Amino acid sequence: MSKTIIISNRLPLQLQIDNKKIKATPSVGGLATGMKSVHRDSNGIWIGWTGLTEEEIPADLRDEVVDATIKEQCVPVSLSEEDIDGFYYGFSNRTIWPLFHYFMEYTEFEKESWQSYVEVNEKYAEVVLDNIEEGDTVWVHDYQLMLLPALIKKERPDVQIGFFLHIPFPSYEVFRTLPWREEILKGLLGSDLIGFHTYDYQRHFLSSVSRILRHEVSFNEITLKDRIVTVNSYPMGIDYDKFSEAAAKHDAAKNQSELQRRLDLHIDSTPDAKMILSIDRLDYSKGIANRIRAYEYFLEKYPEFKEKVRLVMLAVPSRSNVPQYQLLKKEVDELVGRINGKFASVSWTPIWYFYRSMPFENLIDLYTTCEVALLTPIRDGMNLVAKEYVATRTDKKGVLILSEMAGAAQEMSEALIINPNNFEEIADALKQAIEMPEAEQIKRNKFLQKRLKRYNVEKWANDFMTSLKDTAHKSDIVKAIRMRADQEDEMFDAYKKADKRILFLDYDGTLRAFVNNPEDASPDDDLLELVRTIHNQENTEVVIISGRDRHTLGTWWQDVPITLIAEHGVWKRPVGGEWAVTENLKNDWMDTVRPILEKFVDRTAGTFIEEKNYSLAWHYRNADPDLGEKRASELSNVLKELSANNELGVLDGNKVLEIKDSTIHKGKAVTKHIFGKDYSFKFAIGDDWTDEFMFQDLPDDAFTIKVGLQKTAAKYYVDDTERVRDLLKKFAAS
Ligand SMILES: O=P(O)(O)OC[C@H]1O[C@H](O[C@H]2O[C@H](CO)[C@@H](O)[C@H](O)[C@H]2O)[C@H](O)[C@@H](O)[C@@H]1O
Ligand SMILES: O=c1ccn([C@@H]2O[C@H](COP(=O)(O)OP(=O)(O)O)[C@@H](O)[C@H]2O)c(=O)[nH]1
Ligand SMILES: [Mg+2]
Repeated sequence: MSKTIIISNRLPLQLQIDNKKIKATPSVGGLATGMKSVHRDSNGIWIGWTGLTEEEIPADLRDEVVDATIKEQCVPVSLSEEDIDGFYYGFSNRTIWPLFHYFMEYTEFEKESWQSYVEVNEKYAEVVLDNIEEGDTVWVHDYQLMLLPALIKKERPDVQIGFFLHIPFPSYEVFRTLPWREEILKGLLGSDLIGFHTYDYQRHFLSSVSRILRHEVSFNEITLKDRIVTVNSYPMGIDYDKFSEAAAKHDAAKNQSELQRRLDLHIDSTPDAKMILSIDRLDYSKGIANRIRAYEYFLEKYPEFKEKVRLVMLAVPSRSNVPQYQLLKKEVDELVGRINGKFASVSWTPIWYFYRSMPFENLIDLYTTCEVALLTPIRDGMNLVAKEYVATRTDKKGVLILSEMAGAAQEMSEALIINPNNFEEIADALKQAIEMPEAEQIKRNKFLQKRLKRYNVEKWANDFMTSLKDTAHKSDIVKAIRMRADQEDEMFDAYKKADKRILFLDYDGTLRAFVNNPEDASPDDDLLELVRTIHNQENTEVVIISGRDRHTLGTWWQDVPITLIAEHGVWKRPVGGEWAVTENLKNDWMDTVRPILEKFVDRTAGTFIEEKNYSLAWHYRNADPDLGEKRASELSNVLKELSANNELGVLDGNKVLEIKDSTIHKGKAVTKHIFGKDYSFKFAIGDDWTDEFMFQDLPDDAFTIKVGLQKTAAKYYVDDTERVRDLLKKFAAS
């Protein structure tokens, strides 16, 4: 039976050695807590790190480690202390984490830790490949494993791979600072589906892909040469019932509450004070220090709340080998001390601070006891604590104050949404929360709970997995039209048998790959020789049919006596003959259009005009991709209005807009060329929109091939110019 393989840096259980025995505890953090229920309900395995390094596990306990993980349907990846230093504390948490959370001043770019990141991703790949069976689906999680999808895809192109990023994907301006930005993007693009918590992270990622790798991005699909990668947003949910049921049980036994006991013991004798909850891993992205300062500001701005409120703050130890986390710990300790010192009275401590992780029961206790939750991350991928808090409010009372910088804020608009840097706003939100009438609390939570209950973690995972399966369907369509070996054999058979053959070859993007400056795309010796060989075969005609001007084509092919068609059919150079115009055309319209194009060149850096006898082309390959597309559609509109009265047409090529007589196109050129001649083998190959005319206008028995995966009227497609060379070689050898 096929299975789902979940892969994340950390397994849902963490192993420790206690008294020479292996002890397992649940992992903390949104990814592990959220995915746990998905894993529990599947027949899949979870691959990841146990929390113990190779050096920490004595030889006699190795089997026990494997047993403890297998028991939980997990497979351990063995990592050394050096791996953890370079990969986890290094590249993952000193480079990617700060950079992706916009903490650029904390971001380190160290070659050694990058190398370690590469090596550890390879170690993960090895374990995954050892465990994959036919038909399995792979789901890779998070920023520690961004190279893994491509490593798996390379070995197992048959397997569907999903990737989900649990943290924000930063804007292109931030992401581009990473020295290994291309490698990271290419690693991720090994996936068939890439998921983010929010649409903003998704569009940032797509923008980086189109700017850095220059791939075609259309809405939420990235077209690679042989595959389509789908990108979408799936806001992660929680195991709603688990939290609400635990809360219901807990309410029934309220006097068991640790907080309650504390109050009963008169450690603090202001039992009526409203409790404001704060829970996070001790992480600078969570805005804990700012939160304490904002609380201080609140007590100053509204002193009437002294002794009436209390901040209950749980900070869970995290990544404490990273210096920034150690500094933060010190800062928080000092802040708590200072503020308690400043405001405390004999009967009241303004902040109760816990620095440790708590078992589930105690978390529920905190969630249910506190009237307000104050969560103020500076940046947060999602923030599941916000969702868990709302889920535990069984009587629907309680107020959530949430930072707009958390992914969760996008779905939780009924919460009090604040800017974590605006103390004024936080202080006012705290006042509003404490004084909020119960009816309003209930109204807000009703909406929030309804949404959280419906889009729970199970629904989230199912949604992702369904989309992932759908991508297999997309690849099937791709596979169907991609030229297969047997179809290729059939074509060469027909070629060999035919007594009169013609090949129409487009130039740019077909015989030669695109370069930034079109003048640099001259044919290499190999190409000249191949075309000459095919041309010299008996009863064979090769026609290069291009949008280029005749001078360039003529110079490049002056020593190869084939037929050349330039400017989409305006000019023709027959075998052994001279260039001649094929139609009577006017070009007086150019004086009107040229100044318009010049204006667009001035406003759009990186673009330029190519002038031909009967057409003008505006090239935008080197412009910013978004701006280029926008300006192209703007220009296209302006030109279409103008062309209506002039019999002009605007051709939308590959990063070029060409304005010319609308009656001229490659379809007409090939039709005229074959008219009255009885070719028994007809072949046409081209890469862009202007080549579609030839695919459409050639008779049905022609072999028509598109270069690159795009919508086409051609019968087949091949991946790229290298594959075109292979085909030419086979023609030459036939
Ligand atoms: O494994 P650690 O280094 O100890 O860190 C714990 C986890 O923290 C991060 O959680 C994120 O995922 C949550 C769920 O999608 C999301 O709500 C939160 O905003 C994120 O920060 C991290 O992404 C995980 O890989 C870590 O395991
Ligand atoms: O002592 C604790 C405190 C928190 N959590 C859990 O840790 C997760 C934190 O996830 P969140 O998305 O809020 O932030 P992350 O730590 O992943 O950045 C939540 O599911 C909490 O229930 C926990 O297991 N033990
Ligand atoms: Mg072309």
